[in-house]
Formats: sequence, structure tokens, C-alpha cells
Amino acid sequence: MTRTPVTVTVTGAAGQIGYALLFRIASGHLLGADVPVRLRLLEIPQAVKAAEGTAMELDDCAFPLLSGIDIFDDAARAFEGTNVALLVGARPRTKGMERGDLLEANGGIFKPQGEAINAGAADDVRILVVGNPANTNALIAQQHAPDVPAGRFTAMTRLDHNRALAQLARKTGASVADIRKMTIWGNHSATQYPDLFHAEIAGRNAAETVNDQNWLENDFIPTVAKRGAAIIEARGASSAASAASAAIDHVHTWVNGTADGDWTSMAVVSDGSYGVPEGLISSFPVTTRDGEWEIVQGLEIDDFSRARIDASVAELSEEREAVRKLGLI
Ligand SMILES: NC(=O)c1ccc[n+]([C@@H]2O[C@H](COP(=O)([O-])OP(=O)(O)OC[C@H]3O[C@@H](n4cnc5c(N)ncnc54)[C@H](O)[C@@H]3O)[C@@H](O)[C@H]2O)c1
Ligand SMILES: O=C(O)C[C@H](O)C(=O)O
Repeated sequence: MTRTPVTVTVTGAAGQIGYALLFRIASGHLLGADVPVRLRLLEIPQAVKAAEGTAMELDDCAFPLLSGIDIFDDAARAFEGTNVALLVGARPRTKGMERGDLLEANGGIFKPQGEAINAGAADDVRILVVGNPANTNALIAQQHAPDVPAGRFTAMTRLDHNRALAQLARKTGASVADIRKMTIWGNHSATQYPDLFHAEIAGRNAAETVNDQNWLENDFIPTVAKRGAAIIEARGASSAASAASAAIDHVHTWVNGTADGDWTSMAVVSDGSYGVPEGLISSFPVTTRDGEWEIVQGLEIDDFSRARIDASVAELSEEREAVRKLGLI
């Protein structure tokens, strides 16, 4: 193997998402079947031993692409030279909580991690924040990494995107592979807006194909937006394997590009597109190419969609105010 390994830092490596994620990174699903990876794992001191156990299991898989694993309890060292940073480590919500309730508990994690990325990551670093509330945690980290281009900080709404694909496929009998141009707008929270008006099934408009406004409004949107809570209710723990899978999808699409005629959903820093205030990290339809993303422009937004996008974006503005008050940005 002649390629230089890509350094991937994963925080919260001993957690439930970490356990589902690391084996897929090491087997080549994150970056490609020909890309060797070196893992740097970050955990809190009490969980380092558990991370060591996971590292032993990774060794035991004898993955040809895995060129090394290092474990740290110090963010500054964990992000040294990192090309891809997956910020997973944070407390998950439990029954009855909204993700925003985690702001105070988790927000403090992302300031030092942003600083560590700023100080030590590779010039081409790309960051995905998974830990909740993901959009605002990404904003906190980004605000503390002034030397890293703001667009490198993204938050995950790909799980919501995948959930929307699955619900639409189930309703229409279409295959997931036939669906294109799905969009999640706004926050990774119950206010998010999964948009069927621009999606297509086998080239036909999805909302027209479904032709059932009642289902769209009272079933599809709430099912997707509240799926995280439904998983917690059913499993007694928040989503893990599906979250890890979405994280793999997010980075793979970012690095390898969206298919022609399709786009994906990523929470990225707003440039004011679609009336989303500049600087908020909000989910948009994006295309990707050569490791860069671009917000899809020129979509017509009707009153129904406008109201829902505005509500989710208003929540993001409130979260930004809340972390300002907490002194986190
Ligand atoms: N964006 C999404 O779609 C999405 C989906 C699922 C879960 N999540 C979120 O991901 C986060 C992790 O979920 P989980 O189920 O793996 O939780 P978990 O409790 O199983 O694991 C979290 C891990 O993070 C570690 N950790 C805590 N603080 C840390 C720090 N400062 N540095 C490094 N590691 C730290 C903990 O020790 C623990 O091992 C939660 O906030 C959860 O809500 C987001
Ligand atoms: O809902 C949660 O708290 C976990 C995660 O964000 C999810 O969407 O499953």
C-alpha cells in the first residue's frame, strides 16, 4: 500500500455510536476501499479503558486499510494532524428531553475541541459534528477555530435525510434508490423540515406522486422529525447504528461527491441563502464535489415550506443566543 493514510479523529470513541462507527471507518466505508486510515480516538479519562477494548477488537479484525490507532484523553493531542474529525462525544438525551435541553451539558465540550482543531488539525481538515444539539455545537466549535475556513464545520442531518427517504419509499412502494433531491431544512430537532416538494421519485415530483397533503403534513413530517424520540422510546437508548451509518454517508458524500442530478442534506454555515441568517449552521440541500459543498440555489419556496423553514431557523437563532449567554461563543 503506497497511499499516505488519512488521519481520522473520532471523539466519544467508547460510546454507542463510536462502537458502530469505528469498524466501518476502518473497513473503508468512510473514505473509500483504497484509502488507508489512521485512527485517533478521544475519550474522557474514565472511558479510555473501554476505548482501548474497542481498539483491541479493531486490531482483531485485521483490516488491511487500518494503519494505526492512538487513544487520547486530551483534545489537543487527539486532533493533531487530523484530516477528518468526527465529533460524536457528548451526552445523549433521554426520554422526555428535547435535543436543545443538552445545550448547557454538551456545549462546553465543543469550545475546547474547536480550539484544538484550530491549533493542530491538518490544513485540509473537514469536521462533522454528531453530538447534540449538533447544529449549535458545530457553531460553537467553528467560532473557536478562526483559522479554519468556516465551511469545514458541518453538522449531521443525514440521518434525518435517510429517515425521510425510508418513509417516502415505504409510502409509495418505490425503492430508496429511485428517490432523489430529498432535503432536510433547518435544525436537527423536532422543528426540522423534511421537504417533499423538491424531491423526485423516478424523475417525478414526490409531493405530486404522493398526492396526499394530509399524510405529508400529519404523518411524514412528524414521523421524520420525531424519529429520534421514537427510537429512544423503543430502544431505551438513542439511535446508534443508524447514526453511525449516516455519519459514514455524510463524510463519504462530502469527499466523493453527490451523483449528477441529485443532492444531499448537510447542516452548513449559511451565506444568507433562502433567508437563513448568515453564520447559522443550518441544514440545506447541498451538492458536493472534490471535498467542497455548495448550497443548491434557485429552488422555489412556497408559503407552506417557508413557514416551516422559518420556524426551524428561528430555533437555531434562539440556540445561538442561548450559547452566547452561556459565554460559549
Ligand atoms: N446528529 C444526529 O443525527 C445524532 C444521532 C444520534 C445521536 N446523536 C448524538 O450523538 C452523541 C453521542 O451519542 P452516543 O449514543 O454515542 O452516546 P454515548 O453516551 O453512548 O457515548 C458518548 C461518549 O462520549 C464520551 N464523551 C463525553 N464527553 C467527551 C469529551 N469531552 N470528549 C470525548 N468524548 C467524550 C463519553 O465518555 C461516551 O463514551 C449524543 O449527543 C447523541 O444525542 C446525534
Ligand atoms: O434524537 C436523539 O436524541 C438522538 C439523535 O439525534 C436522533 O435523531 O436519533
